[in-house]
Amino acid sequence: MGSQWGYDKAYMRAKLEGYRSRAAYKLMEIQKKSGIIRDDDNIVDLGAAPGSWLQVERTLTRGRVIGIDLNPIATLDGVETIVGDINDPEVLAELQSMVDVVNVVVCDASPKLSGHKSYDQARIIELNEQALLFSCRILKQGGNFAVKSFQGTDFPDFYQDVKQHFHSVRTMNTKSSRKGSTELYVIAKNFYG
Ligand SMILES: C[S@@+](CC[C@H](N)C(=O)[O-])C[C@H]1O[C@@H](n2cnc3c(N)ncnc32)[C@H](O)[C@@H]1O
Repeated sequence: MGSQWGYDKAYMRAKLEGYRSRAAYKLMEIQKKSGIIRDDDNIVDLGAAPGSWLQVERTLTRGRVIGIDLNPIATLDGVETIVGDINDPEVLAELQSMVDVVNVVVCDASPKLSGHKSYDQARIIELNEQALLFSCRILKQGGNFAVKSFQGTDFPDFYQDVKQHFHSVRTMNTKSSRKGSTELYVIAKNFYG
């Protein structure tokens, strides 16, 4: 988490500015550096609770903003939500019944961590692969995908998998990530379809 002070500062800033979590600043940074969201895009956010990314997304586009999470997301103006697992075919079907065109998928989902490093790393990459599969099923050709991941033994294989589906793929660290964390974001643009 870096210095306790650094964590508290971001936490306090989020509280003061009305964001549901400090994660909001990560998406702002991703958007500033990579411009994955255009102002008329429809966005699907995987692992969206409590909803700070949804708050940021709502300011970035006039399009639809739809969040999916295992946990309910408290109401946000202009945001639609689905409670469920991204691996559940019914969740995919519900989403497809709600929206025809999806331009951007973002995923900040994290599994519950056990504290066993290699097990947790494998679970995270598994969730990343599930998010990639979900995205490939709903994204419009030319669409963009951003997903949180972690450096580790399985990461290079996941990165190669993303490259098979998008013209341009790179990784990005955010300043808002906790110091010493292996967290990174994979930014994938221009879905082959
Ligand atoms: C770090 S939080 C996301 C924070 C969010 N980006 C925000 O700004 O408020 C990670 C979320 O991933 C969700 N999650 C983990 N596995 C999931 C799955 N298989 N399907 C849906 N959501 C999942 C968790 O329930 C949790 O709410």
